[in-house]
Amino acid sequence: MWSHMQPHLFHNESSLVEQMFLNKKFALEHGIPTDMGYAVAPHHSGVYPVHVQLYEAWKKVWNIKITSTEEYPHLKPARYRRGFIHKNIMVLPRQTCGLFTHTIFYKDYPGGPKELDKSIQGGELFFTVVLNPISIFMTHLSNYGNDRLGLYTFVNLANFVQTWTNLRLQTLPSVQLAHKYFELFPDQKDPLWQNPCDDKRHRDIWSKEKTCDRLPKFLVIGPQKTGTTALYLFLVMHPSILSNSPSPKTFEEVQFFNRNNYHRGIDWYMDFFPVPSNVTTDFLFEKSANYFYSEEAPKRVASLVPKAKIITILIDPSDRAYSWYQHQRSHEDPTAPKFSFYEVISAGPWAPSELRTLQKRCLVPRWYASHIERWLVYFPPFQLLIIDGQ
Ligand SMILES: Nc1ncnc2c1ncn2[C@@H]1O[C@H](COP(=O)(O)OS(=O)(=O)O)[C@@H](OP(=O)(O)O)[C@H]1O
Repeated sequence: MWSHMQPHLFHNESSLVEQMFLNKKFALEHGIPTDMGYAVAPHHSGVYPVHVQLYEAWKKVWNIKITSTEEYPHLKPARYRRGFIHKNIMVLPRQTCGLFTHTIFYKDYPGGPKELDKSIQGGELFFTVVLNPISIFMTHLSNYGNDRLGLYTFVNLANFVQTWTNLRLQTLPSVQLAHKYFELFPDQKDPLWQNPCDDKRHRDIWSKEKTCDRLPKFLVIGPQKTGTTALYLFLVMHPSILSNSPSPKTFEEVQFFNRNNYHRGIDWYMDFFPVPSNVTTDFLFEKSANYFYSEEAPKRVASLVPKAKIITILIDPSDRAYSWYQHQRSHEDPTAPKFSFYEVISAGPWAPSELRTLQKRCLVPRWYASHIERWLVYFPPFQLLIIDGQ
């Protein structure tokens, strides 16, 4: 976007697209390159916290593949920043170079020019480069245009690094850089969503038309076949307890934290919940019975709703396994009717793969202790309620 127009102020995707088309038209008319595949948003607006409208508009108008931000996650020191991929746009972590538009003249640098030199010569900027295998910086145009602080800073930084370390500095164009980045850090591809209202900087660039109130205060995590539907039905009888609207795809459950739905982002998730009429006294909740044994769910839940209470129901694991087997038979699982319950639970490593898969799905959730331990890595015990469903 040009003119510091902030994407999160556009709720309507088509008006954002319209505006971007005008920008592009201007660029084309003035011979400004439009095929770089890289863009930054003013004040990080829309990049993180993710404003999905920006991602869609960027793809439609500019064919953007790469962007960067200092906001994900909003952590200091800067070297803990991470990248992520959303809607096929690669978001790279950007470092802080200490140059801002108001530092137009060298002599006017906040705290005096010595501060800038200190940062370059063994200070924060130097350490950023030394401690990050890949560093991405952005200076503001007016710095280059008026006082050349950007040029001064980076020429001196490169000289200092080369004089005092044996690091080999390399640069790459943005698209190649992004591919290199996620090749080096594949575990960063998956984002971890946070509540945009928990951080002032994030709240400032979160659309006023969106709210953070449509997030659950507690979750019923399963496991399957322990009476979670009964608990759900009892809970929704309470006038202050509200659940999500049903998902047409996954037997009414949203199944956000355990599966690929997570990559649809938090707007998608929050759309399942009503806006509570009283944020303090109303309790939104969600029941997805597969969260219990999901590898990813505890970390993801803790990141988005760290204060949520987690409810699990446990029954005798063998009763649960048998109930699950019957459930699969009655829900048209193509494999379950072919094998008896005994065959499912006693299948050995040589058994057909479809039977082994069924066995795994039947038996893995019963490792109650291991799954609960995983939740306890991310939640203190007082946030976890274990109900005896027997
Ligand atoms: N009130 C109450 N208390 C305890 N148990 C109950 C209750 N109501 C239902 N059930 C039994 O719970 C089993 C279904 O569990 P879920 O609802 O968790 O299944 S699911 O995962 O949502 O499909 C299912 O067990 P089985 O009948 O053995 O299959 C239900 O009979």
